Formats: sequence, C-alpha cells, structure tokens
Amino acid sequence: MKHSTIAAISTPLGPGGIGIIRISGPEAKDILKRVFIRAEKGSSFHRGESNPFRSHRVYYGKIIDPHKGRLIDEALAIYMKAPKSFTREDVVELQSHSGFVVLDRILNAVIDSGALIAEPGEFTKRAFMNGRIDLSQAEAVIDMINAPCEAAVYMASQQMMGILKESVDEIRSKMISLRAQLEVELEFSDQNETQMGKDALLESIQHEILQKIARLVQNQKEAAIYRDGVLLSIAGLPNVGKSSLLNQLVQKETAIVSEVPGTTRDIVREYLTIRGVPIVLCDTAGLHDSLDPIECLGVQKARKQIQESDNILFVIDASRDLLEEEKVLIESLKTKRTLFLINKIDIADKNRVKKLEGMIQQKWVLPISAKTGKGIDQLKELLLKGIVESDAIKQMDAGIPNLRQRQLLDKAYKQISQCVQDVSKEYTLDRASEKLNDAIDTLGSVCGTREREDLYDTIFSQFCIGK
Ligand SMILES: Nc1nc2c(c(=O)[nH]1)N(C=O)[C@@H](CNc1ccc(C(=O)N[C@@H](CCC(=O)O)C(=O)O)cc1)CN2
Ligand SMILES: Nc1nc2c(ncn2[C@@H]2O[C@H](COP(=O)(O)OP(=O)(O)OP(=O)(O)O)[C@@H](O)[C@H]2O)c(=O)[nH]1
Ligand SMILES: [Mg+2]
Repeated sequence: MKHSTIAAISTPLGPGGIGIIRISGPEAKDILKRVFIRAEKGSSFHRGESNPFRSHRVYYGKIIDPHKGRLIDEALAIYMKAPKSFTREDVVELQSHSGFVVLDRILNAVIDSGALIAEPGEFTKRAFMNGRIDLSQAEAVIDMINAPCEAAVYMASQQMMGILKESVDEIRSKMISLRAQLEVELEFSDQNETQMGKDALLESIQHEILQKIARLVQNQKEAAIYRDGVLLSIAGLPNVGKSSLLNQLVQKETAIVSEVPGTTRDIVREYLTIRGVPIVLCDTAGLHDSLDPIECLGVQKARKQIQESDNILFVIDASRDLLEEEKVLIESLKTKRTLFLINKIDIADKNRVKKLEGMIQQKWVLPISAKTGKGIDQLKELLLKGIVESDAIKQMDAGIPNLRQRQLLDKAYKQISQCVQDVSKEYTLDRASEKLNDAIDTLGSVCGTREREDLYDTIFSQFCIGK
C-alpha cells in the first residue's frame, strides 16, 4: 500500500477556471507519459518517451485517453521528482480546464494507466508519513481548508510552519533533562545537602514546564473564538427592533421587520466578522406571555437560545418607558455578558433616553437606532472590546493547539503535577519517574511520532479528497 501510486482531483468540483489532478507515488512519471503528449517547438506533439520530463518544469501539451487515444483536453503538466515534492514521493500535477466531466475523464485516464484513487487526506498523510511535516502541521492543513475568517487562516499558517512543534519539543527536551536531574537528586535524597537541590528542581518544573504547558492550553481556549466564532443572541420584548438590528448589522434584509409585535418566530441566524472575529448572530422572538400557540413556540425557542448564549444584545425601545417584565429580564441577564441597547433614539425623547440609561445601571449601555444606523459603529467597537477581551492573536507566538492537542497537554499537565506532589511527599523514585515518563510520552504525541497508524487514520479522514 505504501508504494502504491495514488491520484485525485485536488480542486473543487464544478465549473471553474483551472482544475488540478494530482498523482503521487513511484509510477507517477510513467502515468504522465501514458496520458500526456507534450508539445515541442512549433505545434507538433510528441509522446513523453523520447524526451525525458525534467523535474519542476512546466510542460504544455494535451491529455489523451490512453486506450482510445482520444484527446481529452489541453493541459499543463508538472513532474516533481522525489523527495522535492509535497509528499516526498514522485508527484505529477496535471492542470486542465475545470469542469466535472473533463476532470472526471482525466482522472479515469490516470486510473486506467495504473493509479489508485486517493483516500481523503492521503496526500497529506504521505507528507506526514514520509517525514516532511509533523502531525500538528498536517492538522493545520485541515484548519486552513476550513478557516472561516482571516484570523483562522493566520493561525493555521503559523501552525503549518511548525511553531507549536517547536514549543512542545522545547518543553519536552527540558523535561527529559529535568527527569535525569530529578533521578540523581532522589537517588541521594538521604544526604541532607541535596535537599535544597530537590526544591529548586521542583520549582524549575513549575516554572519551565507547567507554566509553559498552561500557557499553550490557554492559547487554545482563547483561540477557540477565532475557530468557532462567537455566539451572540439578540433578545428583548416584542417590537423593540431586534430584527431591524440584525439587518442593520449584516447590511441585509434577512429578517422580516414589521410594526406588528410578534413578527419573528424562528431563530434567524446570520454571520458577520468584526475585525476578523467571526460572529454567529441570532435574532429571536420577542419575549412575552402570548396566547398565540405558535408565538409561544417561538418564545420557547428564544428562551433556549438565550440560555445557551454567553453573549447577549438586549434591546429596549426608547419610545416608551421600561415595562415591568423588562426590568425582570434585565435583572436576570446580569449573569451573562450582556450589552444593553436603547433603540429607536431617532424618534425618542432625549430625556427619556438619559433616564433609561440611568435606570439600567449596567456596564454596557448604548443608545442606538437600528433604523438609521446611528451608534452601530460604537456597538461594533464595544463588541470587540467586550467579547475579545484580550488581543489573543498577538500573544500566541508559542503556537495554538487544537482540541486534540490541548487534551494531551491537559493530560501531561496532570501527570507532571502528580509527579511534583509525589516527590514533595517523598514517594518512591520509581513512581515519580514513571509519571514523568508518561508525561514525556504524552507530550510526544501532541505533534506525533510516526508509529500510531490507527490514530492517524482518524485524523486524516477529516480531510477532503485530493488533499
Ligand atoms: N499546485 C499546487 N499548489 C499548491 C500545493 C500543491 O501541492 N500543488 N500545495 C499543497 O498543499 C500548497 C503548497 N505546499 C507545498 C509544500 C511543499 C511542497 C514541496 O514540494 N516541498 C518539497 C520541496 C521544497 C523545495 O523545493 O525547496 C520539500 O519540502 O521537500 C510543495 C507544495 C499550496 N499550493
Ligand atoms: N424609528 C425607529 N423605528 C424602529 C427602529 N428599530 C425598529 N423600528 C421599528 O420598530 C418596529 C419593530 O421592528 P422589528 O425589528 O420587527 O422588531 P422586533 O423586535 O424584531 O419585533 P418582534 O420580532 O415582533 O419581536 C418596525 O416597525 C421597525 O421599523 C429604530 O431604530 N427607529
Ligand atoms: Mg423580529
């Protein structure tokens, strides 16, 4: 299997400018010779055998069906000789016109010439198996493909360059040398003079190992908002302008707006980014006790949505006074990160707006008009400050682990803390050293060694075909 030659369409299916078919493995070049006829000086075409393909050159020619000899498409072909290629194997790329049928016909010609269809992620898996990239870099390729915003692309590119691996390797080597020192200390612990040494060593584990692991774990937590987006729900009584606010924020007429209270029933979702941070914005039904059974269902959905959301925009209508049920809601939302918006200031009495601001007595209160757009820029600023409390990206020079890596870092942290406790309580050397060994192994699997096929299969199966 390892020595097979695989092929796949590497570009999205459907009409497009150019499509790429990628071939990797020992037979890549022979297959190229079978399906591709090169154009040489002038317009005469030659089969590849006469003139060898040189590595990393672009050749113009045509792709033919090797059995029928029929022309499929004109194309460019690149041959990349191992190990200077994406997979470190011989790689051929055929660049043709893009279209479902033409790409499919070329792929069939390539398969007929001896290649096997690649599994999802198999090219990247080979790059990993052949040692060109480590596991964290391979996972970064998945993150890059799925990146929903600029910040996520930046994070994935950082990881592709191997930044996380550098940090983890540094921590791991430090642990290996501290383990050696610890063993020496413990060996001679019955001699009084080494006691200081032992404390200093534990201190060193605390600062140089545990704190650094904790920092990486923290990076993962902070970066989650860039990967998954922030859930932000709009809540309030009926008719206060929630749907108008959603439309204003996304600059589209997504939700129905009307002067009839109880217009919105289902949750309406929209996506926006504020300075690169993806936000999932949810408009909900106006909260109140209704007699209409369908509206009641909408209110139930709204309550559930608000409960699940850490971040709320609570809208108040400034053209009237606060209602009793609104006061209760305001009180109940104090436990969440809520921004209180006093809406409709374009038609409201200025004194009432002031009075409402005073009455709400919360950290974040902002007068706006969802209709005219007044205050919306300030709203975006507040969202950025309130939700992305720290400038997460700048501090992440050490790398940003994904969830799988973070779980392993958490595990290593526990194993090391346990060891520190054991040693300070003077447990046996065997037990402490065993824990440290486990932790060193755990850290090793964060960026992967090439031994665990089963784990890798699950990771690589998340890719799309052709990657
Ligand atoms: N046409 C095309 N574009 C592409 C890719 C590809 O495979 N094909 N890539 C696919 O993801 C990305 C580029 N990534 C790549 C990473 C390494 C190598 C590579 O050949 N590395 C060798 C040789 C480096 C060199 O010449 O110095 C190596 O690292 O040994 C190629 C592409 C994005 N664009
Ligand atoms: N003048 C003014 N009218 C607004 C403003 N925001 C909303 N409205 C009006 O208020 C009415 C209700 O707006 P919606 O956005 O549908 O209110 P809602 O909170 O989504 O209402 P429900 O879905 O019924 O809960 C509509 O007639 C809007 O045009 C505003 O800032 N100024
Ligand atoms: Mg609405």
